[in-house]
Amino acid sequence: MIKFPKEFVWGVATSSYQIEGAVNEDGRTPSIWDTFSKTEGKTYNGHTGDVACDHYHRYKEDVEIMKEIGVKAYRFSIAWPRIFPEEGKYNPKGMDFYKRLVDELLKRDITPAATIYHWDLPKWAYDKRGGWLNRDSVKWYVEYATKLFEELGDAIPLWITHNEPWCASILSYGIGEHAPGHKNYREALIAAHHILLSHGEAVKAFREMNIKGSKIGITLNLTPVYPASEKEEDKLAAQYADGFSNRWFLDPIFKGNYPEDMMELYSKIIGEFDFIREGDLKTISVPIDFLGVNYYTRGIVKYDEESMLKAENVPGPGKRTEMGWEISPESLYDLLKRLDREYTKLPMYITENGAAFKDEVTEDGRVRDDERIEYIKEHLKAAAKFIEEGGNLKGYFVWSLMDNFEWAHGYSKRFGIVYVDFNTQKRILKDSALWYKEVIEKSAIEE
Ligand SMILES: N#[N+]C[C@@H]1[C@@H](O)[C@H](O)[C@@H](O)[C@@H]2O[C@H]12
Repeated sequence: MIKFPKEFVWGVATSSYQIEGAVNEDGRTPSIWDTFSKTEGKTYNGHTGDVACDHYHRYKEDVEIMKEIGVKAYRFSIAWPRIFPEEGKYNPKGMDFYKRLVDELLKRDITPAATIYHWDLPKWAYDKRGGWLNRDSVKWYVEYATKLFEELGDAIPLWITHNEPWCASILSYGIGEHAPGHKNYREALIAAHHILLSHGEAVKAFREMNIKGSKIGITLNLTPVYPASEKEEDKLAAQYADGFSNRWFLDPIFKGNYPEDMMELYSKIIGEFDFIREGDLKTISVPIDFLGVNYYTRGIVKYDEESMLKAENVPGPGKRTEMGWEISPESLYDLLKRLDREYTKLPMYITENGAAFKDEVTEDGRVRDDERIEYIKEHLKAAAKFIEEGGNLKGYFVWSLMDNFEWAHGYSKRFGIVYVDFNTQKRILKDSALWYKEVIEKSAIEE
């Protein structure tokens, strides 16, 4: 057996727009994902989060399922449009849902871990000059975060300011695959800067409130990048791809500056960095208590003179998930070691790791997701090796508790350890949930 530390946190993760539904209830107003998912061609078969897993109404059942699996912590996100449906107008009814949810979790000794922003920006914020493009978004976000700290504060031991700023900026304002669907790289870097700035300001507000027993951090999606060969040009391609995916966020948070090589590269594309003001980087790099790491796969690149990043993706040799992502548990180990070596000795949590596979309910009512069990087991082995070598890894959250709205892929990709029949809302514990239950009970995995 491979043992984990006794106090290791075994969790599951979800996010508000992906599971809650009830998009028009108790005062909630639309988010940018409500409008984006209803825009022709933006999501698989026009799927939306209007109903999703109906978690808003079924949260007690879902918490009961978590208890049955034995999870120790639940990472969820709070829907900003429930809390501030209009600019400056607090909605207590929206907050009450999260108070009920947290009460249910605490009653069952499940630690709440709350993500303040997981991409569902209120539409009113976007309508005011483009949401994260507007530096006022920092002010709006801090007002929202502060209200959460006031109302939920010490009931939530782990506060996460943002989920995957790379996706909320680069994928959303630069590549256009996520809401609001812009394709402008200068906008992407402006949005990234304001999101990072809002993170720093929220951490400062959190510190001023002196919330006993609670910690605050941020969750980054990080993708280790490897050169396709030992050729110097391929190594340069990997350097730029690493800057694009990882260092553009890690460096400001932990080193207080944007990476020079990427500033130089990007300046040729976006011109002046006139959106960065004196003191911004000092704010962004305020000390945090932990780093959340979302890990799914690695990248391999070769040099490409024509591309913005001088890099072209090269498919890896490993098996793939339904998302087409190479399965590479050893790259998780490399990533954790690099973070420890180059960035931080702070506690880290794997705040998301999991995979989409073709899941089917067999006649006996089971979902035999052996591939998902294998995926999670191999990544836990990588995590265990890091811990064994003294790495400061404190917990692991499976993405996801249950099948849910997978953004542009709609309901076509199933990541859950619990199967959801979206026609009936019936939940079925997959074999992976039953396996995870045993892992949690022993705090160990078989070799
Ligand atoms: N794709 N994919 C699955 C998963 C997504 O469902 C989460 O919302 C994100 O935080 C992160 O991208 C990872």
